[in-house]
Amino acid sequence: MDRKQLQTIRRELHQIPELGFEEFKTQQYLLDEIGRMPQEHIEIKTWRTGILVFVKGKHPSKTIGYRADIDGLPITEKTGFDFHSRHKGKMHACGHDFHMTIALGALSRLAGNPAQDNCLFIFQPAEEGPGGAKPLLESEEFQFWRPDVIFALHIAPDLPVGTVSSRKGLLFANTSELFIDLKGKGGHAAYPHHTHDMVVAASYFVTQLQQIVARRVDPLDSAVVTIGKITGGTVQNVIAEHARLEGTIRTMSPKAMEEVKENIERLAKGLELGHDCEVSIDYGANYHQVYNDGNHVESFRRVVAELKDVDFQEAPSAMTGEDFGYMLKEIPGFMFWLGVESEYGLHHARLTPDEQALTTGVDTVEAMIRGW
Ligand SMILES: CC(=O)N[C@@H](CCC[C@H](N)C(=O)O)C(=O)O
Repeated sequence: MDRKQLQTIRRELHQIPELGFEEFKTQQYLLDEIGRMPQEHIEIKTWRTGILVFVKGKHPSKTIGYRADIDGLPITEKTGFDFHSRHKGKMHACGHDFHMTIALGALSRLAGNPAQDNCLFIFQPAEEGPGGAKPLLESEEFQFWRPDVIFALHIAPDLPVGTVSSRKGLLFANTSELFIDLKGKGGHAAYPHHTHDMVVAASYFVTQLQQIVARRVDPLDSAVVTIGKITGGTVQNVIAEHARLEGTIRTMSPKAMEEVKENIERLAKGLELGHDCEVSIDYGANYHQVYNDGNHVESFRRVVAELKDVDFQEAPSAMTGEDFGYMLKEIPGFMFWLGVESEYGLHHARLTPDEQALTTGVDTVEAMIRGW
């Protein structure tokens, strides 16, 4: 696939973002593209809305897994592109259109000319939620070609095109979604003393949550508690009997995750007493940290050093989450950032990654599979 073909695929995928486990059009699009590649060395299986493609190596001593996530986000696009999302309220705002295109580009090269080792291309659904990596790992289909080593990339808007970046050890945080429902007694806006106002309770709770990071987490460790959405109430002159907070917790260690959750629960008990309400907490999807194997990151550095237009940069750990962490927990390997230089960051409605990075991605993934 040349630069132009990669660009076309990326733009077509960009127009059809779908949420986790609803990637039906995306799956069909990918299957059509894979169907146009040389078929002699490949075998294909589907798993829910995902796809596994096995490429038989010339003289295999191992199977190398490469994973690309395929879902979009519930964000309304504001890029102004003529190839903008055709799915209202949904957008590839985390670069999964890039991830899929790069995987297709590398797969097409390997399908035509296999590496020494076997490789398994994993098109994985539901990374943004509720999490596809864990159930895929446990699936019968995955056991069939279970890789010995595995890797993946994520686009990095803050790095220039031509740069890849990674580190030994912790790359991405432990994450947990956070959904908090508050139920109290609503009533007339003019008679607050007859009610237990859940808008007031929710507002108070949001500020209390911030103190967990400031005062309960070891300053030498790190955590984030973000509330991204608040809903509650019905109309301006009625005191709300229900409010809901939706957010995410990020920590650098599984231990800190447990501590943050214990503190949220303790504060929730205080809120129940103080505001005469019921608080229920649901942690939704939890992702294990992305922990890179030091030896495999070394191999990656060695492979990248041989590539003419690609530079390696040491990465700091980040509070981003990735369910690829579950794959790395069971199979040694690593994840890396791919520079795509965008003024707006991940999860932004104006994310505009530079398409020149598609070729860098394909070259890097192919070289790693051939050189591992
Ligand atoms: C790379 C990236 O942006 N990943 C997402 C993963 C979301 C996990 C889950 N839905 C949560 O919000 O905790 C991220 O937000 O870091």
